[in-house]
Amino acid sequence: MRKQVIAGNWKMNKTHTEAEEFIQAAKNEVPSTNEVESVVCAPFPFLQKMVEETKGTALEIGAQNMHFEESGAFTGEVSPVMLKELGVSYVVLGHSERREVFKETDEEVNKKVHAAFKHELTPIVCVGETLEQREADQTMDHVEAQVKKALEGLSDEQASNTIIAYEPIWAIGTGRTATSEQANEVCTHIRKVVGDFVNADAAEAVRIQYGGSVKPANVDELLSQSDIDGALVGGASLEADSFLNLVEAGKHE
Ligand SMILES: O=C(CO)COP(=O)(O)O
Repeated sequence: MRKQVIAGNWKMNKTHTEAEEFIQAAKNEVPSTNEVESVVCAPFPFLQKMVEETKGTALEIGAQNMHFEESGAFTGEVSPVMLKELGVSYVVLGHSERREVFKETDEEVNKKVHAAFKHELTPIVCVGETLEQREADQTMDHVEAQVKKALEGLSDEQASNTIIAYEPIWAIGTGRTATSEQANEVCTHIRKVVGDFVNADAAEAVRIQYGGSVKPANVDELLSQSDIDGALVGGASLEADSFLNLVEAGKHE
């Protein structure tokens, strides 16, 4: 049985005070169980405080991006060494907003995945198609290419420990969720790609999240699908109550 991963992606939201309020409300409510892992991926300025305040609880903290280099002349960037030293455990890589707005390429995402493993951070690698690609029937090919490139050069064990988040771009922040069948169809394909590209054990072990307008009202249905092992959630992760509802749903899968 794969452990579900419910991860909030706050994106560029909240003030430090609001982050603090969320942590106070959520940190002791998150269950410590073998069934679900709970993660909040927050903006860089909040990470240190959030890691300190969640020590000894089951709530894990992640970043939303990082550079692949350890240090150097990269003004404005944050390195994996810095995140590791803070006690961050996860890092979202290749989110579609980073690919679209900041022009991140598959090659950069692959370098970042390698850097994450080198520094013992668990990568949550995002893949997903645009509406145009879906309508042109290119979803499977596009997602397959993104997954293979992201996993290129990893050991079998690293590939198994990568979390892949399938986020159809047309369902992000739009209120338009993929149906659970549509979401599962792509997640099943991703698992097959991992099987062919790595091996059968990795396909069985790798955790695949769905992301895109996940909320308490639709999470049960999504998580009940055979190849969906959790959710990467934007808007509905911003309020502690809503985030805790999602975690609760993960616990029951
Ligand atoms: O991009 C997402 C999570 O990374 C999804 O965002 P929403 O849940 O707000 O649609």
